[in-house]
Amino acid sequence: MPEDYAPGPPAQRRHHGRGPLRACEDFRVTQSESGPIGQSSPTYESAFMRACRGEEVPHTPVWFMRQAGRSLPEFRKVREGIAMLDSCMMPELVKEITLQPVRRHGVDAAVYYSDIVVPLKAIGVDLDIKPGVGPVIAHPVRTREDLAQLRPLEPDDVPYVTEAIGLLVAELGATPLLGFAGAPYTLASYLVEGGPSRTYENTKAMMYGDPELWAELIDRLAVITAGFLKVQIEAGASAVQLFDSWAGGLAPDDYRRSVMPASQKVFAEVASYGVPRIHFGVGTGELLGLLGEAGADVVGVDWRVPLEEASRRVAPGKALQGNLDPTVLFAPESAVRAKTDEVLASAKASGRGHVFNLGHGVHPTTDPDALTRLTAYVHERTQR
Ligand SMILES: Cc1c2[nH]c(c1CCC(=O)O)Cc1[nH]c(c(CCC(=O)O)c1C)Cc1[nH]c(c(CCC(=O)O)c1C)Cc1[nH]c(c(C)c1CCC(=O)O)C2
Repeated sequence: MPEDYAPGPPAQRRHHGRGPLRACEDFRVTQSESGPIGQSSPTYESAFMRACRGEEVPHTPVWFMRQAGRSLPEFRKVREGIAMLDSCMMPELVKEITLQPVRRHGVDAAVYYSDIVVPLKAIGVDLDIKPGVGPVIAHPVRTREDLAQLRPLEPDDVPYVTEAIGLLVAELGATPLLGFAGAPYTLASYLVEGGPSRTYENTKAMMYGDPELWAELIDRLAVITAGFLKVQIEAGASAVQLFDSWAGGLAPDDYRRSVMPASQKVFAEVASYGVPRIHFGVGTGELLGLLGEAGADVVGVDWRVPLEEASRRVAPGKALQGNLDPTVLFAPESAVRAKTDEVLASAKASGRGHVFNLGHGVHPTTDPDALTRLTAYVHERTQR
């Protein structure tokens, strides 16, 4: 392990006593002081934050889901010999990995380097992230007794998160830092299946077959997720994204009845901070309205639904994020530009605030230069 990335000392709770930022308060802190983001900071006025609020922007802001990661040689270098979950607990390393794509691509937001299962690990769930597979749970949750593994998350469970975000915010200047968490349903799918799944058969069997146990499980996950997002916002994250990556496997009625209340609880718990809340899932064309209704300010759209159509499905007043097919980046530059123009035209026709992104995460074999070129192209095409 490189010496300068050794785990740091436990972080002090820096922001003790500072209450949540309310939208109407005149809260004059600058982002470099860290702590919840203030409205007079340059970060608050950045293109990304303005787009999330549906305001005029100097250019369409760009970031990429999974922008930090295996597509970057500098990521592979610093991660050499360090397991994924260990890396998430090393603040200096987290800072470096989070900054890498910002430096390289000139994207408009940094996304905090972590994983959706980090809060579960932090409260003591026995799990690992297996390379090429994903999260694997030692004792899947199938019975009421299994729920005992799932207690609320306290800030002291994740001192490395507070510390890493403090380091990042100090370095990022006006560039916003996006925090994130897995949504209760997506986390439940890993916990109940024991790992990645195509069918979610055990998860859905519990949801349909034992609604009381399911409700208890997903509510506990909402508490954990909200706790994890609060730590990130308190430490200085400017916005948060809730990944309900696998919610697209649900019919709208089932989503509304069995999943949305938990996600609503998460969004409601962080509402008072006034930071933009983004909600994203894959294959959620039929759920886009509900993803907004759950409490999002920005609805993330995958590549299957044009943004103009997505706009008809989402209640007014919310911004949209997306939605270039990540595999387009394997095509020649002329095709990337043509598809990007389509996304930008559709976003413009929607009349909404627009954050440019891919429709899902960067594939690990993507040429990083294609991402750098794409970032510059979106900026150039949308310069006001
Ligand atoms: C479903 C999900 C997970 N993790 C995440 C999601 C939601 C996003 C999505 O829908 O893709 C979220 C996540 N995971 C990671 C990030 C980093 C931040 C960023 O986007 O730049 C983010 C935002 C790091 C990571 N998370 C993981 C890696 C790769 C593993 C490694 O580097 O050893 C990284 C960089 C591991 C992981 N963790 C998970 C999977 C499916 C995998 C991939 C397994 C593999 O292909 O090896 C669970």
